[in-house]
Amino acid sequence: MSNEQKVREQEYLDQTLKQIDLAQLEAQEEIKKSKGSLSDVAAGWDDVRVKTSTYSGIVETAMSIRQQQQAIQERQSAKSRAEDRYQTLAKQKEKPYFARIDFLDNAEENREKETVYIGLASFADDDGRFWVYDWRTPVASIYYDGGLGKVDYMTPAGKQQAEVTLKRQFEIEDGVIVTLFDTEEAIGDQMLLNALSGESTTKMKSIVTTIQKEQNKIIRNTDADLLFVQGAAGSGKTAAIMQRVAYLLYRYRGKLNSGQVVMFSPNQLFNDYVDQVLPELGEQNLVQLTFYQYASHRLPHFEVQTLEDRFETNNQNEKIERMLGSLDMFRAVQAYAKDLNQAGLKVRNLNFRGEALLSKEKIQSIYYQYNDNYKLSQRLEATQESLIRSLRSQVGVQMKKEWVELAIENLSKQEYDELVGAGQVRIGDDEINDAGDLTRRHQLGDGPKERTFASDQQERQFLAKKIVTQALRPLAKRVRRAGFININAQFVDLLRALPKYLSLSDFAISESEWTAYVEDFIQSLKEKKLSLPTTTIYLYLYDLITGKHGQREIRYLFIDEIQDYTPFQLAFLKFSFPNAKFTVLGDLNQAIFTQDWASSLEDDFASLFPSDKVDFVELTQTYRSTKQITDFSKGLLKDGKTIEAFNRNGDVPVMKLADNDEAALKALKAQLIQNDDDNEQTAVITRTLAEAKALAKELEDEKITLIRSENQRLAPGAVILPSYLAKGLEFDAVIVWQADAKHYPSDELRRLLYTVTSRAMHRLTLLGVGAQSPLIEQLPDSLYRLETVHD
Ligand SMILES: Nc1ncnc2c1ncn2[C@@H]1O[C@H](COP(=O)(O)OP(=O)(O)OP(=O)(O)O)[C@@H](O)[C@H]1O
Repeated sequence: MSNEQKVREQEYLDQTLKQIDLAQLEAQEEIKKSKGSLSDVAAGWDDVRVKTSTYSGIVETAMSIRQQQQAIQERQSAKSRAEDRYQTLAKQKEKPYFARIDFLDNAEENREKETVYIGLASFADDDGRFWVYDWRTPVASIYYDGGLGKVDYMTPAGKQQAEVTLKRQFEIEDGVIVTLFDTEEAIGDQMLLNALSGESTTKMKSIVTTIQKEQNKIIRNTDADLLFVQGAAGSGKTAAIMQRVAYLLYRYRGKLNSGQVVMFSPNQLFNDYVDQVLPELGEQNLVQLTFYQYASHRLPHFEVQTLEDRFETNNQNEKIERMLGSLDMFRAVQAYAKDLNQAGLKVRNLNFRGEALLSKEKIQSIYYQYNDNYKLSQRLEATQESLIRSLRSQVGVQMKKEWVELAIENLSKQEYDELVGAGQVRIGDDEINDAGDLTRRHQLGDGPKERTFASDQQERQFLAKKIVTQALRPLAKRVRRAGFININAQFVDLLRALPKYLSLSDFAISESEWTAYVEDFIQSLKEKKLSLPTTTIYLYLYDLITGKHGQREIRYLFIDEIQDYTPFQLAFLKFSFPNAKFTVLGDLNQAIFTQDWASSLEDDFASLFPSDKVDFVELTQTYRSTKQITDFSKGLLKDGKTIEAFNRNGDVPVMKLADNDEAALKALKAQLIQNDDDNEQTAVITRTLAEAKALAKELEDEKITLIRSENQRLAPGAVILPSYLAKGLEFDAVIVWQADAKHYPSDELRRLLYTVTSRAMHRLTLLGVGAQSPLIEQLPDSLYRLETVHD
């Protein structure tokens, strides 16, 4: 590139920065102005006259309070808009843009050349000249999508064509262009190489400057109801969907906010890891949770199986787990619930003072008195209304009972006052802020009201009614919450009846195996324990009976690491978020919970959506690891051929095999020191938590943090963690602990080993004792270096 061109680019940058400075001054003025007018409006409180002696006075007061509140709100949002703008501009000043494209727009008659600079956000001056375009604008897609020459890009008005004549990339620091180069590729390899060679941090970064063509497809897809992304470990699935969230928030700004976007992630550590990406892109964070959190939050009285338990007790009952997690099971629950329309609802007595005020039979007969075309939810609603009416009619009956008489006689002075006095209504301590308060205050006056009774009889009646109503209140609450439904018994009934609704033999399960399972299950239900598959069934059954509508306000749902979900869970999520478009990401090769049957997941889930609304993208290029680490990891897989390593070189992985535990530990310590000297942040990954704990004990004297639970934070420096917590994360260097025949003996650990080795970005070391794991032994010698370690 000629010097003259460089000078011209610096000039453009200088001018852009000057314009940003001007805009920042304006924003500052705006903030000052709105602060001023905010205090003017605040002074307006003095003009609000509180009139409470007449009804119209109260209304008038309420109106002027409301107007005053609105005026304040308007000023406040003007202020925060200006403040937001100021912040955005400050950020833009650091790096106003990272790329430039020149193109001829084919739609234009005269085909004048256009030049567009692309940055994290758009920037236009007062005259409406765009100095920088947001990376999410349609035109910016050209930058990500192809090389020079003709490219198509989508605009809200449809497909457009352009002819790209220049693609230029910049690195800008402190207002100076540090590097700039022209490229013919989509995104130059050099830029990507720079991005990938950096050190890992405890927080994921945005990839906005180097989004790849395939990833761009994921980010900008707006057609699909289900976007299924299958991609190798480290292929940027997570990075791409974080960008996708930012894209959607921009594309649908004004209609979509981050509260309407939910992401199900593999564990809390991962949430912590990705929580900076959206703020870095200038967006608010989305709602992130794990399936465990979602399920256990709805069942506070149960001990829902944790991630650790799920991993460590995996496959104890594989056939049954598989059936419980299947779509057949989902349909069986639906069919069972449908039959409940005719008969079979399990309920409890509604007891009052030790007696069945409304017996099971009575409740059931009410429930089934409605005609056939009632849905379960309508049936329940009608039953609740009827039960509430019955409770009301009980007030008169109970008032005559002896217990009420006794209760009245035993009332203390304080209890009497509480029942008789209307109770003091507290008004906001120093400001009157809502019309309701004012009305109540007007009606009640200040302080407790004295109430007088015409006769003792009247007083007794009054007290009796109050006492009975209060005593019946918990029952009414139970009715409203549908607490009379015996959901536990219902669930057991469903399990017992299951052979009527699905074929056990399809899952190679015998009747007696099933009966034995149900008995075990009843025991754990008594202990208030639920496994993850049963939790989901439980919730679904409950929702079908109570007619819960799901969370309709959620518009986009993202599920990461989908291979660890069962088809049932996915169907349940679809049911629970009926208006959401789904983006799901997975790598079948990393299925560490569901093992082999993960392979049918894609078809199972897709079958729940109209086929023209399902899009599938596969990412085969990996970015995280060096070529040597990727080649090693993919070699571990039986069908890893399609995975393509990015051409970034490093050392081949080393397998260190020791004679005994002590020698292995010594080698581990030496490796930790070496990694530390080389500035490589290290994760020592064990298979199980018990192994991680045991190792941490051995390393007590070292500077290393044990990550034992997903609720911990990722610490900088070296860490030890079990495999299932390492999911989705990455580290400069990984040491796989006990990577030997004893711990990784056979085929079913293939995916686990792949998952842990693929966490490494720059250096991979495997340590073991005794014989080599057959999974590693079968690899060609060129893929790793074997070293023996002696004491
Ligand atoms: N286009 C890109 N530009 C720069 N870095 C990228 C790009 N795509 C991915 N990366 C980087 O590659 C690494 C792996 O990405 P990510 O964690 O999103 O992969 P993944 O497919 O979710 O992996 P896994 O399945 O192993 O969790 C991250 O450090 C990410 O920043």
